[in-house]
Amino acid sequence: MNDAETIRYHAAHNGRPAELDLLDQTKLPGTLTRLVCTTVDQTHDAIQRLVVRGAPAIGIAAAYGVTLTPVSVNADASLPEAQTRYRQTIDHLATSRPTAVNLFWALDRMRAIVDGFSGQVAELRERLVAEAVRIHDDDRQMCRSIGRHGATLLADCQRVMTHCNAGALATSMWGTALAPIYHLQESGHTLQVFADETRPLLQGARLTAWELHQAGIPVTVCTDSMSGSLMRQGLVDAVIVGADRIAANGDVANKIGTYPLAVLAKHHNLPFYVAAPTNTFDPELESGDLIPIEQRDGDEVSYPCGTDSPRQTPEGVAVVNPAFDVTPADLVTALVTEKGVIPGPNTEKVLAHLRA
Ligand SMILES: CSC[C@@H](O)[C@@H](O)C(=O)COP(=O)(O)O
Repeated sequence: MNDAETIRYHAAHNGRPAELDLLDQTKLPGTLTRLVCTTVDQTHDAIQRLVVRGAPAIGIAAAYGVTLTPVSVNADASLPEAQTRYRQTIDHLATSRPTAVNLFWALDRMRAIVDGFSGQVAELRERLVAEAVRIHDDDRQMCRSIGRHGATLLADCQRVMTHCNAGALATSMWGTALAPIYHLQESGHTLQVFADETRPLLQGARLTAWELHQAGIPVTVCTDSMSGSLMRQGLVDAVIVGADRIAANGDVANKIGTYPLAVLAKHHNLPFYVAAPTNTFDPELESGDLIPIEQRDGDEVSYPCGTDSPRQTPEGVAVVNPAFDVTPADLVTALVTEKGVIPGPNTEKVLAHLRA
């Protein structure tokens, strides 16, 4: 068994409760440790604290979290009561993080099973487990397909830059932005990667650097403020990032710091690619201005090494901590999904791609 697997699930068995077994990403890269959730509240907390993070992984974890709802599965258990409980869990997990639409997409799939079911409660629970497993399995396929399509865009590159972590740790397999890099490695073309450190929680420095290094892909960490200078020196051939939500017009919400990177890429005439599965799109939203942006605790900025370490901003000074920003579609060279590539995204192309 691979200790670094982002998400594992063990179904309830012989009176033993179901377990959602997560790699604790708050502890990386120092410690490889797992957190086992057996309750809905533990799952909610794990998502909120970024034990599990990255848009697809949040959706998968939430889907499994629904199956941890305490319901009686006796033969005479009441189905309407169980359905109410499952719906309460779904509503509760939907409050864990606001931006990644994959969370709501996965919970909607679980809700459809609950709403459309008639039969014994034990069977409903099995159907929910099966649906969560399907969401997890489909994500693996998605990673492979994004890898294949994205590789066509990076085939002539030697050095790429990425931001945050949109790799295996954020999904069930290769990730989204990192999938083309893994795909190319499999075919014998190893790219060099610059990983932006990604302030304030350092997903680039801690997670992307860790997983690429484990995979034998040469990776160099740079602080977010170094990206422009590296581009100016001609050390970067392309930028590729993931997404948390993509509006109908192709505007992209992703980790804070993505937007300035896209502006820098444009200034330096570099392609700026965004890789995400179609379940990261929110065609209901006309533009990125409508995407809800998570505001996190300012302590994440004030205490970069955790609240046990010295404060790095003066007491009494305000701190802002939006977790995501929006990159307008006109800065995106192409979107890559499991279905293919959308060059120069706009509303017409995005909606046609989602319908195809
Ligand atoms: C394939 S993951 C894509 C995005 O979710 C990723 O780039 C990102 O911004 C993650 O943010 P996080 O706050 O770590 O969940």
